[in-house]
Amino acid sequence: MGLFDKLSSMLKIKKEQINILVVGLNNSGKSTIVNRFKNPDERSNVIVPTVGFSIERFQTVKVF
Ligand SMILES: Nc1nc2c(ncn2[C@@H]2O[C@H](COP(=O)(O)OP(=O)(O)OP(=O)(O)O)[C@@H](O)[C@H]2O)c(=O)[nH]1
Ligand SMILES: [Mg+2]
Repeated sequence: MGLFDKLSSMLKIKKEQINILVVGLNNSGKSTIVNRFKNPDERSNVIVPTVGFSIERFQTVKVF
């Protein structure tokens, strides 16, 4: 069971699509963790500082 499966099970939500807001201090690793949730073939090799905000839509993989 992946992280999102566990989260949705804990929150008792069964959705095909969920929206997650990631907030944090500059340089705290937000883009890195979001990138890690993507399928390996969709991941960026280089993470650069995000200007403004970023909206991404992707399918998740089991990461833990
Ligand atoms: N040591 C360590 N470095 C990390 C970790 N996660 C990310 N980094 C590094 O921290 C730096 C910033 O990561 P980002 O993912 O760009 O952080 P961010 O929160 O998106 O930054 P902004 O877009 O500027 O707000 C990068 O050099 C990453 O390689 C971690 O778990 N451990
Ligand atoms: Mg970022």
